[in-house]
Amino acid sequence: MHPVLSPRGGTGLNRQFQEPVMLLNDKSVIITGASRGIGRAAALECARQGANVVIGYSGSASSRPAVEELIAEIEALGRRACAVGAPAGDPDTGDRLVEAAVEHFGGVDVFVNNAGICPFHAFLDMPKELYLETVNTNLNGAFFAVQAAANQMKRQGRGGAIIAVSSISALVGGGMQTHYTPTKAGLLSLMQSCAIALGPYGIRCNALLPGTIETDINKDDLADVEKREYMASRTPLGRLGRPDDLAGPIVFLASDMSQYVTGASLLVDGGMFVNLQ
Ligand SMILES: NC(=O)C1=CN([C@@H]2O[C@H](COP(=O)(O)OP(=O)(O)OC[C@H]3O[C@@H](n4cnc5c(N)ncnc54)[C@H](OP(=O)(O)O)[C@@H]3O)[C@@H](O)[C@H]2O)C=CC1
Ligand SMILES: C[C@H](O)[C@@H]1OC(=O)[C@H](O)[C@@H]1O
Repeated sequence: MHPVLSPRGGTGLNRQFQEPVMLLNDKSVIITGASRGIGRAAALECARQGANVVIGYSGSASSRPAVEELIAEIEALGRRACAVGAPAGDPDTGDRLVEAAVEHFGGVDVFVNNAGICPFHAFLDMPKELYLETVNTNLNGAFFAVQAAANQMKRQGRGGAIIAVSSISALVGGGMQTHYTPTKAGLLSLMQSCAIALGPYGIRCNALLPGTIETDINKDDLADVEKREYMASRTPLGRLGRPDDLAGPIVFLASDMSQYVTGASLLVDGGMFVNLQ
């Protein structure tokens, strides 16, 4: 278990009981795309911080072993987990995730919209199907899932936190990502507007903007050693990101540590974005 800063400052130890303070104790957290990569690291850190977790994934049979393993790891931490396999682009998937959280954990406190795809492709011959699949998976499904989570939080009447995993790509272009970058800018914009729409219910909405993080999503792209080294050399902290690098920032935005943060964007990129010259 990671010692953490106490919400009141200090060492992270509750002085009376000398136990680590957990930032998400008994919270019910939904994370989409949690079978692998950033979502998986976030699910584990949320569990370490005391949360029970609904694991969203595509529903593909090949993902099931990874999901079972994650459930076992969360249970070994003394927390509970369940999984919902359903396509992120389906407008009803958000309802299914929320239903699972209500049934198993009594409600929804945190919703992390993380599922996403980035099938690199040139612009001029972009197949219509690939464009539509990318926008549906990354953005359209997210809209309905955020709406479902927000309605549940409103019904509960105790506020909540919504985090969209956007990207540095919301701020910069990518010649092979013309279908992808608009979805990430869209998620950032969705969080800004939802922060206004949902603030009156105590529901905070923020965007997380990872830089280049080594996961399955870019395994092929970064297999090009020259590109990989170039990307690392553009990063002031001297290396590409790891899924774990995003887990802390996600917990921060999910927890009361960020109780006055809404409509914000948190860039977690090792400094890549500011490294122009
Ligand atoms: N890695 C990076 O450099 C960056 C990533 N991001 C964003 O972070 C998020 C997570 O990416 P990352 O961890 O790298 O990716 P991974 O490829 O490692 O994981 C993707 C996750 O999304 C799920 N997923 C994929 N397609 C669908 C679908 N159609 N329906 C439901 N779930 C689906 C996968 O489930 P399954 O296992 O079932 O396929 C998996 O859990 C994405 O939104 C990505 O755009 C943002 C900036 C940088
Ligand atoms: C998948 C890419 O490597 C990754 O995705 C993003 O959102 C980043 O901007 C990188 O391009």
